[in-house]
Amino acid sequence: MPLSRSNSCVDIDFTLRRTFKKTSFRPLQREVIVAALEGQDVFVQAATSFGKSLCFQLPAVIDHGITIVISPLLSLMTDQVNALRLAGIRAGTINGNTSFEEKKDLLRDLATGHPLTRLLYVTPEQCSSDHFRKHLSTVYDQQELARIAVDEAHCISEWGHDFRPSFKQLCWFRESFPDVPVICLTATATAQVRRDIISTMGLEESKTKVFTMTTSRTNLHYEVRFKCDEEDHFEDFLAWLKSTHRRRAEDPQRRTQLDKKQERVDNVPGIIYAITRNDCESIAARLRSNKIGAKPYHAGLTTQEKNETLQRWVNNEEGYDVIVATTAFGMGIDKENVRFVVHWSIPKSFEGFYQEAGRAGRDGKASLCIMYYSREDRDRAFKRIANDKKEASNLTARMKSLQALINYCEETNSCRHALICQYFGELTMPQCDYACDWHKDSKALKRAKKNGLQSEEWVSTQRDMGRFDDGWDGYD
Ligand SMILES: Nc1ncnc2c1ncn2[C@@H]1O[C@H](COP(=O)(O)OP(=O)(O)OP(=O)(O)O)[C@@H](O)[C@H]1O
Repeated sequence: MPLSRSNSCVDIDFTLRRTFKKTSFRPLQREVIVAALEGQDVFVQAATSFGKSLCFQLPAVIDHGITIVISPLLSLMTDQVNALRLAGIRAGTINGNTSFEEKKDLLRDLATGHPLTRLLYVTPEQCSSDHFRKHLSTVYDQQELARIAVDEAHCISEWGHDFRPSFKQLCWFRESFPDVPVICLTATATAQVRRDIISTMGLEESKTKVFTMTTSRTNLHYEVRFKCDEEDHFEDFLAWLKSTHRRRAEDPQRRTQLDKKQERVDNVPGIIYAITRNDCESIAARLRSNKIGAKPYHAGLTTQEKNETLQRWVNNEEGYDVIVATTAFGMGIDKENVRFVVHWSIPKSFEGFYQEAGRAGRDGKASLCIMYYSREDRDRAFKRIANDKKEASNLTARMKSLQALINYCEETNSCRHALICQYFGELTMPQCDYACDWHKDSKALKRAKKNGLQSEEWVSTQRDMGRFDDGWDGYD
């Protein structure tokens, strides 16, 4: 039986202000929320930091019943649940880290058929459990299942960069609860991935309200810096960071501002993405020996160590300015003043690069995204994908995405923002106010590429000699 909806008189602006403490909607947030409240199936693709979570959280607060949010990211679930609870909203999560007691309470709440919980965050694996499904059916029978929200929906598609087989089973929701609306959200979907998500979820394309917004983040400054194995780019990065600290210290006006806010001159928060755990440890140690507060973050550390590092970094504590991380530190990080994201070498996919770079500048202020690129790293990246047993199923898609990222790095005739929008199939090109290396100085960019990269001949000889092993032991 369909859930009856009577939202016409609900003031969503009031809820935005009262519950979420925001003064206004960002462009298109209102339209998405209205479509969701009307009971339509919705697909949202919007840039990193757009504010996608609000698009299902606000309807969940207004609507009668419970919203089930499916997310692959444990840390994100915990963060969002904590934030919702602080706002006075009943929210919970059932995942591998949930205590037995809490899980029992949440399941008991579901079993009543009239749950008090408004938003329940779960993993896709949880949704496959018969026990959990039975509870959801009870809620559905009582007409209390308001909506299904699938966050990071690109994980559904084999054409997506982060495909998770467990997401494929989510079609169960439409099959079992045909009249419960679904909202899928992602920052990264090509047209093919979008179609795949909609059909895999069992939604009808013609009846799904699709919102695709630009992926462009105009406050991010994109730069590719060329390198080769024979040169250590640590010094290049350190010189840039130190010059940033110097500029903050030497500008009297800036200095006064910082002093007023009791902010340290060297608190320029950033993330460096590296491939291996060893790289994370050694880059962080080198930075520390150069008086930069840097900490490693990777799956080899204990949960307690990782949580502590994350918390102290979020709080801008001294000694925790720069996180040197593997991809274990990724989607879902919502610290607003990240001033730079550096890719120490090329990551495994275009979408991964966009997501990770998207952790920068979430407060809308100018922030720098540097990618260090070498042809030797390019070859290692291909090798890693070919050898990655865990994700063998979508090899073609992953190779294609990596190739697109390589093209992005090697391109010296186009704006970086335009290249990103093109990749995601956008037809209108974004504005770029000198916010990429090509716009800043295209001639210098060409020169840097010519001088910085090894020739293809040299690289292929080294490859034939088996010189490109990097001690990689699987993605974290
Ligand atoms: N209307 C709004 N006004 C002010 N801040 C907002 C608004 N909507 C969302 N935000 C804030 O923007 C930040 C980013 O939101 P959110 O985490 O939902 O982004 P996202 O679109 O999921 O990004 P990503 O894909 O990068 O994780 C959050 O801190 C959120 O509180």
